[in-house]
Amino acid sequence: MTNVSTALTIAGTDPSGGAGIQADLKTFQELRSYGMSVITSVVSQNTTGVKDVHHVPIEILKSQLEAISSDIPVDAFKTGMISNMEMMKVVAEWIPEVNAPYVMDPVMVATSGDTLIEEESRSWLRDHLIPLATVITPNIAEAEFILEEKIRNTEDMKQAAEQICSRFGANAALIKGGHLEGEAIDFLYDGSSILTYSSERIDTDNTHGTGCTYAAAITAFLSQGAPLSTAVEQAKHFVTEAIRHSFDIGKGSGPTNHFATREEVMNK
Ligand SMILES: Nc1ncnc2c1ncn2[C@@H]1O[C@H](COP(=O)(O)OP(=O)(O)O)[C@@H](O)[C@H]1O
Ligand SMILES: Cc1ncc(COP(=O)(O)O)c(N)n1
Repeated sequence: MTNVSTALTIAGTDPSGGAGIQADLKTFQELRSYGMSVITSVVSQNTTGVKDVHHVPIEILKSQLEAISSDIPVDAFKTGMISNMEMMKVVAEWIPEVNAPYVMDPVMVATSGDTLIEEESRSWLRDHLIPLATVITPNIAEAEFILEEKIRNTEDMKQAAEQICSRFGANAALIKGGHLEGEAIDFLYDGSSILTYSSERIDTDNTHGTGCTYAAAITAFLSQGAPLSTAVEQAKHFVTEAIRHSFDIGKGSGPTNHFATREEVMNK
């Protein structure tokens, strides 16, 4: 393969393979982008929750980023768990070195309810990383934190998408409705209009890693040159199929299925 596109994830780990770096790399591979990863924190977690977290030393975070940008062009990248302000600053300083679409998943709390970002660092993320994002992909709780407002229904979600752009400087915002009732509906504000992405709600508890998988799929499609609206449309289909074919493994909220879905996505 000569014209391979490269996708990078900057995130924490999940040894049980459903979320974080592992979910991102599986998604990149499945969608045929060359996957690369920079680890922010080693997280001892599984389908039932987070047991322990070890942050990589700040110098190692810097040198991982440098190892990539000094060697391989990045066609698109995403960030997930960046646990504290010190790490956020290193990432923010590195971003101008790569001229590529940036998908920001403002990971704050795992599906299990465990906190993944220090509370006092969340506002730094909002004020300094959001303006750098090509698209930010908050779930309802994350959007509520960013805006300091309650989101109760689809009208609120649309307004939230617009406001995250107008008030915090994101280029585009995709608000995910996975945690509302009814259809699984997401809204993208792309800087000029609202686009709607909707699927039926699948009756399952296997939603560990859905947000990571979705953001990684958007990153993969952007790395291949898709416009944002197309990348989100294809990624939405990918994550829906990954949830539909999810695994009943583990004792908690099971992982999505990163394979067996590509054919369906690409044949659409
Ligand atoms: N039960 C479900 N059935 C279908 N789609 C879902 C379901 N739960 C979440 N989704 C979709 O999965 C994607 C991830 O959303 P969400 O679960 O809200 O993110 P996060 O993992 O960040 O909390 C969104 O497209 C959302 O609409
Ligand atoms: C390292 C890491 N990053 C992110 C998540 C959130 O996962 P989800 O996609 O379920 O919100 C997680 N559980 N672990």
